[in-house]
Amino acid sequence: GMAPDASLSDDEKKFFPLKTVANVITLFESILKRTTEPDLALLSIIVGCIENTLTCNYQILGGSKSTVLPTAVDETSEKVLTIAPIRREDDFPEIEWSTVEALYIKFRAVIKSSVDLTHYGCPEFATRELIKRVSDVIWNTLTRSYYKDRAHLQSLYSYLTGNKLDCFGVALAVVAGCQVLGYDDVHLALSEDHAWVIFGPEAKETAEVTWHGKGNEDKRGQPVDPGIQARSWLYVSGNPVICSRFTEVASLVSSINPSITATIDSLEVASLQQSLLWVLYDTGHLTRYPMALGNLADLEELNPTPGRCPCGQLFSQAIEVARRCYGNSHVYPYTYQGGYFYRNRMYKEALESWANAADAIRSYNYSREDEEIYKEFLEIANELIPFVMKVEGSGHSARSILKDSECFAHLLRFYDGICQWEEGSCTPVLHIGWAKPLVNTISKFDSQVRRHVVISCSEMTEGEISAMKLPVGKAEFHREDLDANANQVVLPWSLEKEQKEKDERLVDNEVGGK
Ligand SMILES: FC(F)(F)Cc1cc2c(N3CCN(c4nnc(C(F)(F)F)s4)CC3)ncnc2s1
Repeated sequence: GMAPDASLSDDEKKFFPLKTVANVITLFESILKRTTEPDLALLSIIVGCIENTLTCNYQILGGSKSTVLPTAVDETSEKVLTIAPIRREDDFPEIEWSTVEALYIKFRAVIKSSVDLTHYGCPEFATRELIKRVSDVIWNTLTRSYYKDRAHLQSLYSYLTGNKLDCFGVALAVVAGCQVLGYDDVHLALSEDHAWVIFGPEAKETAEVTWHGKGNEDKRGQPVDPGIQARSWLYVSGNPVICSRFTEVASLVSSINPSITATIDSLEVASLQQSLLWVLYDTGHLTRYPMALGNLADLEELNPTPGRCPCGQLFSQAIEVARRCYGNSHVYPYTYQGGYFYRNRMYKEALESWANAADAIRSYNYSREDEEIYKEFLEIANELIPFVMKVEGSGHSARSILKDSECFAHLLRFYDGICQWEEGSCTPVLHIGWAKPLVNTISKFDSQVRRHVVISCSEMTEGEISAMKLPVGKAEFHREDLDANANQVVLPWSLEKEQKEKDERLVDNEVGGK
């Protein structure tokens, strides 16, 4: 039976001590199958305990000792990092119920003792003041100053054992705290780089509960400002993922971080995250969560699960969901997919994904809190695409993408999306650092190819476009939503001039019969 304050049945307690990934999966399956809503605090403590035990109990050996050492546990139970050749699956920490229960009871005590519900009139639905109070309790019990971007700060285990949380972790802790107080109208709202809560009778109220980025004053307690929300990527123009308890479980599983160092991951933690994401996938709780589908796809690319769909399909599913449920206002589904194509040398497909990502960003105005997506586009434009040009440039095969006008059209759409993102923004996007790789990339394409790309605009009717009798293989580049005055995409002037010279030379040659 269910003890009043613990959130596990006696049967579920029998799963402890948790000794393997399979044990954790069985426990989660049992909890997710039960009708009562899953207890966020309990699940966050369990996965946080496993993650932190398997990734944080290491010290890095001094650079000099580069020899491979067997894993040794010294008397202080500090594990010395090894580059042990074969990681054993059973290198799993035994998680005792008593450990988890103690932390769970501590969290409930912290929340219940700090929030006097009578002070808020014991409302049926949460109020802004009550949510602000819960946020303040978490906020005021965090360590004064610590490196907020560090890994493994996203779970209640981190909060309860180290008083440290990252910005997502604070939001999750507030929702878990409200659940402890009995308010199941308080839910997470997730954009691609921020989290806040929704609450109230029609779940229409919003409240900031955590900080965002560096050097930005936090707006905790305030509603998400519709004005801001409308145009900045940070608030995905009113299309956040609105979580249920189950998608909140998906977000805490998705935020599991298997990294031990920048280059080494814990195979057990990655395997746990992958298996839990499949459990959530099979129970339908990833259906409207593009980033979790992307996370699962990345894990599947590294370690395909036999009998499961290929990871490419998961990237595509995430894009489908973003288009169907979120007004194509999310960018990450395309950059997840573009990264996959790029890693697998499918460069034409990668260019198309990146152009689609630029289409998703073009209707936003760039605001100073959108740095994360700015960095994403900067890396694509100034690192990834130049690398593609380099490796493709050497191959003189007829099939090279430098001879493919569709690729050129994808490239123009990519840059055009970023240009339009900048238009109307208070903060500039492009600067001289973008120009060199941009011109370098565009001029890598064969002039014949550039000739074939027809830049047509939405002012033209379909009839006019088709009347242009484009020979087969020409790529059309339609700019759907143009500014009234700029109805023509102008190539950088230098290319146009060079273009004319090349064409004249070409015509001369043809006439000259060389
Ligand atoms: F709550 C915040 F503030 F943290 C915003 C959220 C982020 C995020 C996420 N991320 C962020 C994006 N992310 C990406 N990893 N690769 C990405 C891509 F560039 F390849 F697309 S994007 C890792 C996981 N994965 C699941 N859920 C969430 S909710």
